Order: sequence, then C-alpha cells, then structure tokens
Amino acid sequence: MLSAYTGSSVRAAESPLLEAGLGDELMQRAAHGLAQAAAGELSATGGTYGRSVVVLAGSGNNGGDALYAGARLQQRGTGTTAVLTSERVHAPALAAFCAAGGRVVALSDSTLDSAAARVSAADLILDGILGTGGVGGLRGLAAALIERVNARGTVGTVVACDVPSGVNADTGEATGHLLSADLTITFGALKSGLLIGAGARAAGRVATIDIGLGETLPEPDLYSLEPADFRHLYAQPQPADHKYSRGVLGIAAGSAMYPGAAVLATGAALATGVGMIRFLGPERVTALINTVHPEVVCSQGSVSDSHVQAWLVGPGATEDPGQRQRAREAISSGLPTIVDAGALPLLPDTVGAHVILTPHAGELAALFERRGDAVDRTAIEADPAGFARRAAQATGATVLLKGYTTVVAASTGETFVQANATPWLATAGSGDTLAGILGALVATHAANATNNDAGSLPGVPPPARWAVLAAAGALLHGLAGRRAAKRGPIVVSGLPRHIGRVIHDLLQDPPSTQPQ
Ligand SMILES: NC(=O)C1=CN([C@@H]2O[C@H](COP(=O)(O)OP(=O)(O)OC[C@H]3O[C@@H](n4cnc5c(N)ncnc54)[C@H](OP(=O)(O)O)[C@@H]3O)[C@@H](O)[C@H]2O)[C@@H](O)CC1
Ligand SMILES: Nc1ncnc2c1ncn2[C@@H]1O[C@H](COP(=O)(O)OP(=O)(O)O)[C@@H](O)[C@H]1O
Ligand SMILES: [K+]
Repeated sequence: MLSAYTGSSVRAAESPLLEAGLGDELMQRAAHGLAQAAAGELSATGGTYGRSVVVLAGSGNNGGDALYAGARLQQRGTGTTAVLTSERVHAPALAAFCAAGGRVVALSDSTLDSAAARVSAADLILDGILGTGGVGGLRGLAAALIERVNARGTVGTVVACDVPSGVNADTGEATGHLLSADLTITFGALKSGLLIGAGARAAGRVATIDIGLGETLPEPDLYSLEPADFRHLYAQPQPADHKYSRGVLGIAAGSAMYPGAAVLATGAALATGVGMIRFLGPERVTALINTVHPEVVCSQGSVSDSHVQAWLVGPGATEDPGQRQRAREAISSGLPTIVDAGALPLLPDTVGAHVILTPHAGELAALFERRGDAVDRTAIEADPAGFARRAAQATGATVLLKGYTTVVAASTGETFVQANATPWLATAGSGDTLAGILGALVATHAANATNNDAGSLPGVPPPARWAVLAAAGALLHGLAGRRAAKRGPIVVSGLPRHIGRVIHDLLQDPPSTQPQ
C-alpha cells in the first residue's frame, strides 16, 4: 500500500530540518536522486554522453533542485541548457550549474519562441519551474513557454522535479498550461497531488526519493492499494467452505427499461467469486438473468425474505417501483450494501459505513443538491478527494467516486485513490460491472469477517475496512479493464472473463508480475 502526503505537510515536515541548517543537504539529496533518474532515462534511450538536456528553472527551490541536477548531468557529458523562467533564481544552484559548463537562457518575450523550440527538441527536459511552493497554475512567461512547447510537442523525455509544475501538490488540481511528464521524481514523500485529478494525469510514472524526512512526516493524507495488497483482502474459499459460508450476495438490479445493467452486474459478481447470488427483480429481468447466468437463484421476492450477507442495489433500476422498494429495504437492512445508480436518490439522511455509495461526479453533484448543498460537477472533478470526503462525512456512508482515478472515502476520513483504470473503461455498463465486483467482495468479506482478516490491512484503522474493500474492487476493475483493452476497445459484457484472470494472477504468491 502506498501512502501519500499533501505538499503542505511535507513542507511542514521539512521545516525543523531547515531550521537546523540542513536545507542545502536536503536539496543535494533531491538533486542527486533527480540526476540519477534522468541519467537512467537517457541511458535507456542511447546513453548520456552528448545528449541534449534542458532544465526549466523557476524562482524557488524547485528550480534549485533542477539546476543542481542539471549540473550533475552536464558533468556526465550531456549538453545542458537552463531556461530561467523568472528573474529570480536559486543563486548557488545556478552558480554550480554554470561552473559545470551549462549554458543559460533567460526567458523573455524575445527568447520565448527560440526557447520553446529548444525545449521541444531536447532529448530530456527537467521541469523545475514550480514545486510545492506554487500557488495556482503557471503564469507569465512560464505559462507562455509551456503553451508554446505543448503546441510543438516534445521529442524527448519529460522528467518533473517533485511535481509537474503548476499542479497543486495537495489536491492534484491544475489550471492553465501543464507540461505532462513521463516520469515524476518526488522528494521526501509521495505527494497526494500526484495520485489524483489532473496531477495524476500529468505525472506519468512516479518515483519517490528519500531525503531523510523519516519520522517528521504526519499521518498520510491518502492511501493507494498496490496489486500485491489484493490477496490479503480477498476471501479465498477454504476446504471447509460451502456456498453459504463463502457468502451470499443479494442483487436487486435491472428493470424492464434497463435489463442489461442487471446482467452486467451479476456477471461481474460471479466472476469475482461468491458463494451464491440471489437475484430479485421483475419477471422479465429474472428470465433474462436465468438465461445468461443459470447459476443465479432468481425470484420476485422481497429483501426481508432473502437470506444474504450483503446487498447490491440500483444498477438499471431507476424506473421500477418494486426495485426501488427493495433498494430502500436493503439500505436499511443493516447488511453491507452497495448503493449504485438508481438507488442513490433513495438514501436516507444518514447511514453507516457498511453502506457503500458508488456515484460518478454527476451523481455525486445530484446527491449534494438533494441535501441542499449545490455543488457543480466540474468542481467535484477538480477535487475528487475533497468532495468524496465531504460526501462520506455528510452521509456516514463509505463513498466510492468513479472517474479516471477512483477515490474511496471512509466516513472517518481515510481516503484511498486508485489509478489502475484505463479510459477505455469509459463506456456504458462499465460502472455496473464495478458494482458487481464490489458486491461479491463485500458479501464474501462479510461472511468471513469473524474468522479471517480479509478487509484489514496493517496501518488502516478498522472503521475504514469497507473503504479498503471498495478500493480493492476499484483496483480489480481497473486492472481487468486494462487487460481487456489490450485487445482493443472494451466490450463490457466480456469484462468478467478478464476479472477472473486478473484475480488468478493477483493471488499468486508472490504476484509474479503486475497484471496488465
Ligand atoms: N524545503 C526543502 O527543504 C526542500 C525543498 N525542495 C524543493 O523545493 C520545492 C519548494 O520550493 P519553494 O518553496 O522555493 O517553492 P517553488 O515551488 O520552487 O517555487 C515557488 C516560487 O515560485 C513562484 N510562483 C509561485 N506560484 C507561481 C505560479 N503560479 N507561476 C509562476 N511562478 C510562481 C513564487 O515566486 P514569485 O513569482 O512570487 O516571486 C515562489 O516563490 C519543492 O517542491 C522541492 O522541489 C527540495 O529541494 C528538498 C528540500
Ligand atoms: N476516463 C476514464 N478513465 C478510467 N476509467 C474511467 C474513465 N471514465 C470512466 N471510467 C470508469 O468506468 C466506470 C464508469 O461507470 P459509470 O459512469 O457508472 O458507467 P455506467 O453507469 O454506464 O455503468 C467507472 O468505474 C469509472 O471509474
Ligand atoms: K516541477
């Protein structure tokens, strides 16, 4: 499991070390790590000697890191040019850079075009315009430069210093022009803004350099499950198990208008592994379910008459009064319940953490509006962690907010971010399969909660266990989508096949490779 920290908390952790006079030492460690990583990128594409490197250096310490790293690269034989984006610059770092033989271009209106051409043509670009001290998006000449570079495109590898310049290291928000990185080398601790929102999209691969902050760091701001965590969270069937002891999932999904959502959610739940599925719905839907999934036990019955360990309600169920009634009863049953799509508007004022809401940004905006808290969808998309937390706090539920990165917030504040998905998953019905995965994970966990530790991870407090499971579901869904997308555009009804194969790979001990 990865832990991430806001840029502000990393700055706070640095401050006693700075007061102790260790600022230069920290910067040298950062520059060393950055130069090593950059040299590694160059080596992978033909070596360092004679390669062209451009350092984009802003006015602060982020520019200092990049200039010191540029000096080290110059000493290893690169041809390095620093483009200074501000009149101010970290003077000792610039002096070291010049002493190593680096060339310097001061950005001005008259040098903008030639500097942009140089950046675009470089073998490697170190982006040190702004780090954790940035306020708002890039402005002035720096913004104009990046706009021109993006218009031309880049030939070489972009390595961001700490964060892609202009990304808010706390929230991942970014306004204006950004230079997307192939690799971000971040210092001291992983920054939250690299896991989420625009920052996650711009960061590329992320590596953290230890600069010795150690115990000065506070509690993490965000967590992210890694593929190797999955097998600790998945309730594998044991020799003494039978179908009931493994966990029974109740599903009330689909309607005459949207029967397909029920088929997709049920197929994904079966593929994730569950003792049994009891499916409730109108006859037309149950007939379809039984045709496509003969192993599912179907009826037109009620929630109170159905013995299950967990519920999944809502996919495709918007217009059907019977399904709406089942959803209401499931939500108030006290059993863990996945509340998706058409069931979201049926939520009472407050529920427990065992109720897991799965809105996309539009559905979350509607949820806030129903509670008299008007929030724009675009505001949610810009700060998904902030709004998922707000929703979890307001409702008491565990909130899984879907999108390019999926955020899961526990009502107690612990927040997970999973960026395992692919935009190919942005296709109708994909959310139904996520709901099915979550239903199966939660039902099998609920059945096993007393005799194994599925759903708990070292370092994560027990109240967040539903959030951990939901994050595991997002991880599995994302990896299955990636695997499916290797063969072209995703057809959602084919996703269950990939879900099963990804689970197989994730349960290897130890996982041989990260499933793709
Ligand atoms: N502290 C440490 O121990 C260590 C820190 N480290 C490194 O330091 C970095 C933080 O450095 P920092 O605090 O100097 O801030 P940083 O991000 O370089 O620039 C801020 C300056 O930029 C400007 N500016 C602001 N907003 C702007 C905008 N939108 N568009 C354009 N310009 C803007 C503003 O100047 P102004 O323009 O207002 O004069 C402000 O002064 C951190 O990310 C890490 O890389 C490592 O070396 C490890 C040890
Ligand atoms: N751009 C994207 N990149 C990665 N995953 C995405 C993207 N857009 C959507 N997804 C994922 O696809 C699913 C879409 O869910 P949803 O909007 O509820 O679809 P539907 O209601 O049609 O089933 C979610 O799991 C979401 O995280
Ligand atoms: K930067």
